[in-house]
Amino acid sequence: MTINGQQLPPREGHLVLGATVRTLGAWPSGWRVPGAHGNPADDPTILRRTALTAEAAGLDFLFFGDWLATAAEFEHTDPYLLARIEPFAAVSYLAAVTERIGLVATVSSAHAEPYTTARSSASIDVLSGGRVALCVATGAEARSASNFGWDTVHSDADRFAAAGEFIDILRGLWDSWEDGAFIADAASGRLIDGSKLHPLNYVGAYRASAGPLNTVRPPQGHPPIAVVGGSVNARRLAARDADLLFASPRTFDEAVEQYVSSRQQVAREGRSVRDFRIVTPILPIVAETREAAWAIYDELVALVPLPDEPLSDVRLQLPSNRTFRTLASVLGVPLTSVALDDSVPTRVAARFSSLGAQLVEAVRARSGRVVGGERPVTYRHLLVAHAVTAPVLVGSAADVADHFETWFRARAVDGFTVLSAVTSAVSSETAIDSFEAFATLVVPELQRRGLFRTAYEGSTLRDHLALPAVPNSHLRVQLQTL
Ligand SMILES: Cc1cc2nc3c(=O)[nH]c(=O)nc-3n(C[C@H](O)[C@H](O)[C@H](O)COP(=O)(O)O)c2cc1C
Repeated sequence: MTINGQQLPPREGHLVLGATVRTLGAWPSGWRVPGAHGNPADDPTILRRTALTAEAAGLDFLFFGDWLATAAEFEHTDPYLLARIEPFAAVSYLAAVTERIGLVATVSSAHAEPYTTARSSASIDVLSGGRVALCVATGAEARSASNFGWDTVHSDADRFAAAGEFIDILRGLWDSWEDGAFIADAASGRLIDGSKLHPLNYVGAYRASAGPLNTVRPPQGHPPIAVVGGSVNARRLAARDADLLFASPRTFDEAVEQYVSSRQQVAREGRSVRDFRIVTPILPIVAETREAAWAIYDELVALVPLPDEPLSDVRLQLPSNRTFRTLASVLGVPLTSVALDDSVPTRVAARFSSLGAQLVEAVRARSGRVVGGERPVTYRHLLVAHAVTAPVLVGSAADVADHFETWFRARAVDGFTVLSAVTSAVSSETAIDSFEAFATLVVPELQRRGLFRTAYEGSTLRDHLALPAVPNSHLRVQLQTL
């Protein structure tokens, strides 16, 4: 395997693979595919089925993102945000349904209380046998803020500083109970060794908690913590405090740059880079053959509602980035006398802006269509490529595995969280289910290449991610003073 003519060295370990769960599908109109899931009231069955599929494939974790608000306008952009099961409820439910897979719940460090979060995550870690993780989102959205009585969104600096304190408190509270604190000595009547229960007495600028926590130490010691985002602040917080960074670089080069600089930052914090993973989202559309995958992509493109003629009024209150006017300005050419399904003529494409040329390339990569070719590029394809910004990857199992292998071996990422375009309904065959296709086609190909496990070796999420155990800080203090 080569990149820019250079042979990629093999890499130790295996890919981190998670599934980002969006029950209504991660493609904005995935729910319109015949037989697709379209009613969140049926989510319990869908969650259960997806979790069992992911576990049978040996995935590291299921990832539940969160957004603390809703609005009708998400209908055409992010339908999965409209109404969804809350992440801690989802992972508690799935802890009882599954046995090995990790369960990652997103929490807002702006709006959640660290004591409650430490307690519920420790409880789910106990209930699941060490399989929970937290994804800390710093929350920067006016609508979410107003749901918590805030009249303003706090500054970036404040939110990230508060997130650091939030994580400090989680880690401190999780260490409240030393192992062996519950002695249950019936003869003496001593249930606990009180010297092994520690208060926290944390007072920060934003957050405070006295502790101790009224939950035993989680089986993982500290459940893994992920931080989301690609900004300097997010990377700094991740390097200081997190086990995982969930970031979404736009290009391969950006991913490599981010991988190198984030790991340097981890080392500057005095931590081992071996204890840190960088994972990025991907939306694979995979089928038995590349051509069949292109056909699925074409179907998904056709289902994205768009204004059906140039300059027409926006009937469905579609997002502003879906109009012909927007497309014309992105492409840098006037589009007054063309229809959505017209092919783009070669002479017009030659005048496209660099952004327009990037869209043409995105359409080629996703659908095999080329300007002036037998399967031509249409304005509809360009507009959808512009409007739907998900990191889409279309192809056969080998194509998708090539992408994963290249990014992994080139040290652009440690792994991926897989978004699924279409979820099949409770009552329908799973043949149209994007995650099912990924699990049955791509996972075996990754296993064949030695890039992914064929069976779980450990039982906790830390085991799956090859993250070391975290000794109790009180024990560390005692050892240092010996
Ligand atoms: C992979 C990924 C997943 C994310 N998931 C969530 C989420 O579930 N909830 C949320 O509020 N924000 C989520 N975000 C958004 C981040 O919290 C952040 O607001 C956004 O990335 C912009 O910040 P940045 O400039 O640091 O990247 C996610 C971001 C990324 C890259």
